[in-house]
Amino acid sequence: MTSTPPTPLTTGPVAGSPDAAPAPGGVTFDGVVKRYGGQTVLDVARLDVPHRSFTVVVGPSGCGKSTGLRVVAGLETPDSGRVRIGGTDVTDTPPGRRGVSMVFQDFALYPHLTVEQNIAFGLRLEAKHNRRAGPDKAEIAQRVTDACAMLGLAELRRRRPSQLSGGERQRVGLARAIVRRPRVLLLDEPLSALDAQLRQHARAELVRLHRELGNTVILVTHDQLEALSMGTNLVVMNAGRVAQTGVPADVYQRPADTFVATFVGSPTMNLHDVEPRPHPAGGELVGPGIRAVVAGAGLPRRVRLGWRAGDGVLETPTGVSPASERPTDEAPTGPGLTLEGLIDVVEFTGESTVIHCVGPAGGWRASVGSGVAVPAVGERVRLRVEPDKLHLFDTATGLRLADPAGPVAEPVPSLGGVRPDGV
Ligand SMILES: Nc1ncnc2c1ncn2[C@@H]1O[C@H](COP(=O)(O)OP(=O)(O)OP(=O)(O)O)[C@@H](O)[C@H]1O
Repeated sequence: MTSTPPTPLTTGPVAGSPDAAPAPGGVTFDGVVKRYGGQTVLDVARLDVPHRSFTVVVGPSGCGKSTGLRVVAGLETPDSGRVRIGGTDVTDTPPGRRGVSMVFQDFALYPHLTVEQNIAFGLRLEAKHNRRAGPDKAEIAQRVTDACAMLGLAELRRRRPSQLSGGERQRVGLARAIVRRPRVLLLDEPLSALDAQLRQHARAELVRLHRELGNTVILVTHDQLEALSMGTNLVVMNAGRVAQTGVPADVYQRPADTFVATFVGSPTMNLHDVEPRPHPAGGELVGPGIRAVVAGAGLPRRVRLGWRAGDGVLETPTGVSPASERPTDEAPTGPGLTLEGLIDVVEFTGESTVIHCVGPAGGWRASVGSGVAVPAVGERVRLRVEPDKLHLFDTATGLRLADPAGPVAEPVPSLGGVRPDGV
């Protein structure tokens, strides 16, 4: 997040009875362009955030994630294009009338107010400005009590922010946003200030909260685990554009291009430049120290072959010492990928061990699950990846080609109405 307003934002209107279902809160970007001083920072031809989805937005620093949220909140006006919420064009609607709440990275709490005063602040403001339709005193008190109960803040109501832990402050920030019953809740890296343990707890809390509120949540994060585990919908951004949208597992398993393939998932996907050759099974992909047999035919002249660290199966140690390296050309050539390398680094991560290997195919990483003997640094290993775990991309365009286990190589359309050029 690069810009935070001096005061917290909790925008209304959040009318309706306490039990009312949230109004439709699907968000659509239609040709939205935002420029700062001649530089285009957001350029989204089309993006649909489904109503009631938990949509997670990821992308490199500066790619326009926060700007996108601020455009939805009405804190920024696009230079062109339209933004719709629940099918209604809100591009020219002031922030306070969009039914949107936003929680910032630092929660932006008022230090001189107690927890309950912080939570009630937006509602009191609304009541003051809208004496007829705004909430009355009793309703404000009830909503604050409900929000405190929902987020486990009942015991902390009279404390000031300085008397709270990071996790408690985060819950107050959330309570202040949800007390308005927004149809769209925008969260700009709200967990980044928390330590690992609190963060894990907060992730689960947010998912539960979303289930209870039944509204649309859009969360910006840098965290790979949050990107893949929390949302029902994932949006990957790159340089102001949407690179891919879809169910997180689909984006992970079928990245639309090499950018998404290497950005989503940790460790990042291994990629090798290979040349296709004819083969009775379909095609053979050959590069220095690498050979793969795949079913696809009609491949472009140059292909990037990808595989995930967790999809490789170690077949070794090969028993061949580094000094008498057997050329990979002599390795078995069944369907799938065969790769050899020398172990350079062994990284124990708790759940698994990641081995960093070097070889003629360049550097690559593989995860070795618990229960499997981990080879030592300096050992030579051979690895197999099954054809259905391989990813093929056109080197020239970066776009995904048909799945290697499938019959024909054809470009795969991007998901979620996103154009193949990444818009
Ligand atoms: N008010 C502003 N004036 C000028 N440039 C801005 C302004 N706000 C953001 N930018 C620029 O717009 C680009 C996108 O910023 P944005 O905050 O949306 O990125 P982000 O993806 O959220 O980044 P991060 O992950 O680092 O928070 C950046 O290059 C940033 O410097």
